[in-house]
Amino acid sequence: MNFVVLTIFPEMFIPFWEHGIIKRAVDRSKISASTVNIRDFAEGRHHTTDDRPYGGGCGMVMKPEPLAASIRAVKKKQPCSRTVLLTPQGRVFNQKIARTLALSEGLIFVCGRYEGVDERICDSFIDDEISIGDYVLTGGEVAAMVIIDAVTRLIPGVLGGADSAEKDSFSEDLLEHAHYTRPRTFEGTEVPEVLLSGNHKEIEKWRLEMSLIRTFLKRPDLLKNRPVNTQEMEILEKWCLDIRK
Ligand SMILES: NC(=O)c1ccc(NCc2ccccc2N2CCOCC2)nc1
Repeated sequence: MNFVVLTIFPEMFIPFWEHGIIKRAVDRSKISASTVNIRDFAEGRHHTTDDRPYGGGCGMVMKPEPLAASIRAVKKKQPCSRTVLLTPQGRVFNQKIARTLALSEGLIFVCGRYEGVDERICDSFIDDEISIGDYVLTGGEVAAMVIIDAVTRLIPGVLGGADSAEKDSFSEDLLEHAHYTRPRTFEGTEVPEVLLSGNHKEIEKWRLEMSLIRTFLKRPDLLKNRPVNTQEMEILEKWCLDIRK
């Protein structure tokens, strides 16, 4: 998977590539990650990347030529990569979209600044418009980092145990069960007995139960469009009885 980020602030990504799972994925060539400075493709003495909006109004708009030239330059080297524009107007990112993006040959992220990018770029150079949520950021860079982070961990071989990504709560559309580690008693509070039992069947059952109930209580919307199997239904009924009693 090749990640290329088009931005006027490439230095924002230097620390981003240098830590944790992303650094390990780069070091082990599971991903390649680089930035391209849009400013390098801007003409003129000042390499201007923005200009005043037609129709007037406050703020500036990203000029189409530097964006077009930088996207073309990357597409020439990676013709199979998808171009993604991070924008508040995009489809809202989630684990399902992360899984789809992880199947791509490569991803080219276009990070807008100022008031946004010239519409002619969106029409002719962008494959996917993605938003990381319904809020406004000063630029697309942080949104690109969120997507790169979520996609990288789904690439085979990136996470430790093969099943760690598959076992993700969101891979079953459930919230994660509670996690515990040593000490066994922390400030007077014990770890649930079942987790100390070594009975893996019981522990798996407890974890599914916790994920289900936690999802039911915190994010019932996730259960709305998710088929619940008989075992899960029994768990929900059992708990609902307890809750109602
Ligand atoms: N939710 C998100 O994924 C998200 C992504 C980007 C982003 N900003 C960069 C941007 C990119 C494209 C168009 C407009 C803008 N904006 C520039 C600043 O002004 C508002 C519009 N904000 C939020």
